[in-house]
Amino acid sequence: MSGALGHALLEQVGALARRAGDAIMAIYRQDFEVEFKADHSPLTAADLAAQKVIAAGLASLDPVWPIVSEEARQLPWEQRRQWTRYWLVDPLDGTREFVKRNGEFTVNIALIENHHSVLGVVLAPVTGELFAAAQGHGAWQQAHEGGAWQRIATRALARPARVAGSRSHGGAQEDTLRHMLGDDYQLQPLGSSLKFCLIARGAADVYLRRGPTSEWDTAAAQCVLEEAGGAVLDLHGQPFRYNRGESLLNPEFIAVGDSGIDWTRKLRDAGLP
Ligand SMILES: Nc1ncnc2c1ncn2[C@@H]1O[C@H](COP(=O)(O)O)[C@@H](OP(=O)(O)O)[C@H]1O
Ligand SMILES: [Mg+2]
Repeated sequence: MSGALGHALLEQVGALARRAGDAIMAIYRQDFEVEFKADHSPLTAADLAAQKVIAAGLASLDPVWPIVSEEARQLPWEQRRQWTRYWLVDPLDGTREFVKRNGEFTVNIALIENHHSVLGVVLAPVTGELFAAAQGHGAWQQAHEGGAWQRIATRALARPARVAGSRSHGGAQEDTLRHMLGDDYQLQPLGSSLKFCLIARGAADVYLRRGPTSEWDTAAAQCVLEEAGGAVLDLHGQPFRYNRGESLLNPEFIAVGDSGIDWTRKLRDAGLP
């Protein structure tokens, strides 16, 4: 992504994520009702309020690109297959954590270009932490609105390894992780795309996700993690791609900080996929 375009877009999209975060926090501080979608996942007024802010904000940017969002009607593959650029959005990732009020939820906005995540912004509204990256511009963290931007980077695989895992979904994958990382790995449960951000800032090494996630759950954080030096790989060791077909479900994956390791071989030796 060219220098000026990447920088200007990151600023605009970062500010937009913060506005969506404000809309979420206005609801977080009050009593709110929880509905359940057809797939039994929770939905609150906060998901919809953030969706509204983000959809209006992205539509006001120039140029206007199409949007795929968890909280909008999905356009059919016949239309999506023509796209070279589009926004991929999860206005509130970690709705279960929002409902539990543990702060582990995020606003996620990614720009996809030819199936790659080339710009990503992840905001944790409760702490005010914002993670942002654009291809070729590195990965950055801002502790609070108006704060200084700090460049972040992954670390070399540590021993004992630290593993970020879902708080609400998927098994612990203990045998696989022990096989890949040694018996002494430490597990840190965490909701939402914050797991990727933990690895991106060098505070964890691995996040192994078995079971379903959708493209909007991973896209923004993938750009952050890649620009910080890490990778998001399917269980065959192939980097993640977006807008691949009718289904918007991701394959199972591993997110890693140390991309100098032969993860394909480690996955195979651990009996995956
Ligand atoms: N059966 C399922 N199908 C699709 N996605 C699922 C799923 N179960 C969980 N997820 C995804 O996992 C995300 C939460 O992951 P985690 O538990 O690691 O925080 C959810 O994000 P949302 O909260 O945005 O719906 C949801 O998208
Ligand atoms: Mg989500």
